[in-house]
Amino acid sequence: MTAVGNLTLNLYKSSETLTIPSKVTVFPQKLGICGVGGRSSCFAPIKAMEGSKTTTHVNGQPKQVDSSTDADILGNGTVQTSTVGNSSNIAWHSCSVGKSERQELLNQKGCVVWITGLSGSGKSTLACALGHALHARGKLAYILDGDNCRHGLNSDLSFKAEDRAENIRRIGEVAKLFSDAGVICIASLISPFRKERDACRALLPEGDFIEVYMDVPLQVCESRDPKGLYKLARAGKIKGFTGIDDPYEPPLNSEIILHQGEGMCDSPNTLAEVIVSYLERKGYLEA
Ligand SMILES: Nc1ncnc2c1ncn2[C@@H]1O[C@H](COP(=O)(O)OS(=O)(=O)O)[C@@H](OP(=O)(O)O)[C@H]1O
Ligand SMILES: Nc1ncnc2c1ncn2[C@@H]1O[C@H](COP(=O)(O)OP(=O)(O)O)[C@@H](O)[C@H]1O
Repeated sequence: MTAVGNLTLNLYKSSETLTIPSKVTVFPQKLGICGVGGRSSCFAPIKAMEGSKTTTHVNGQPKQVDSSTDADILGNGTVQTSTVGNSSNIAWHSCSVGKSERQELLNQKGCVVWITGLSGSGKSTLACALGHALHARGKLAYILDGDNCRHGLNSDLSFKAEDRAENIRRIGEVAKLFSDAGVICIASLISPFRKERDACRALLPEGDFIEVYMDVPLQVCESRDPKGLYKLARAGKIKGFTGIDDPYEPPLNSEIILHQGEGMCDSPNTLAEVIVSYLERKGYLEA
């Protein structure tokens, strides 16, 4: 908010007011004031301005700073803004309730289970089985399915390479938000490109991106063909179909590889339990 003339802020849950001189850019959260006019539900204590250690963000990454010397806050009380991609003059707003508080509430740790593989390899079926298994254990999970996201968030994207890359990037960013919310996010999409998958991994803290590779031969996927898309692709009626005339780059270092072949298919529930065991072993099913 940019103040023109004197600006009076009502302190949340307080009758006190704070008057700010004109022509400064003010971010109430930086002053420990959220909910100007009492409308916001977030409240960061005012002591953040009294020289205590607090957490701020630089390009989205948490950083511990001494509030009194926070480099983001300029001498005249204005806040340093930055440019990220094409977004200029932006600043990160922090809140006193953070990821660890949410994780405590949920008694779990946020992470992303990223299921990649050919169409028909069983990604969506596994995602549902895993979601069900976690739900049964009282754990909060949410599925981001490629097909489903293309019904809304990504409905502007086609299947050409640059649009697939953007599809992966967006789902990676949304998955990061779910993980920050403390949720176990299950992303199931073909995600054929190694570079884009690795970029999504890089968005998260070490260990929080769990790549699951559905290692199912093309012949098996094609024999399943539940939507008849392989048939259409073979007939030349769908161009650029993954595995037929479009590439799929198998992962090189997946946390979990699920091999299936002709006559050797574990049930979706058995596969889901492999992932649940991994999450349990790595401590994600407790805060
Ligand atoms: N050309 C082409 N190639 C591959 N898949 C196609 C294509 N056209 C439509 N479909 C259907 O779209 C689903 C894949 O969407 P994704 O978002 O997972 O794909 S990607 O990650 O962007 O490559 C995929 O769903 P799944 O079978 O669940 O993988 C298909 O139903
Ligand atoms: N573990 C499995 N064993 C045998 N068939 C499976 C298994 N998982 C999924 N399927 C079947 O394979 C087909 C494709 O599954 P789906 O989950 O839609 O794959 P994807 O999301 O990768 O396209 C469906 O007909 C589904 O019933």
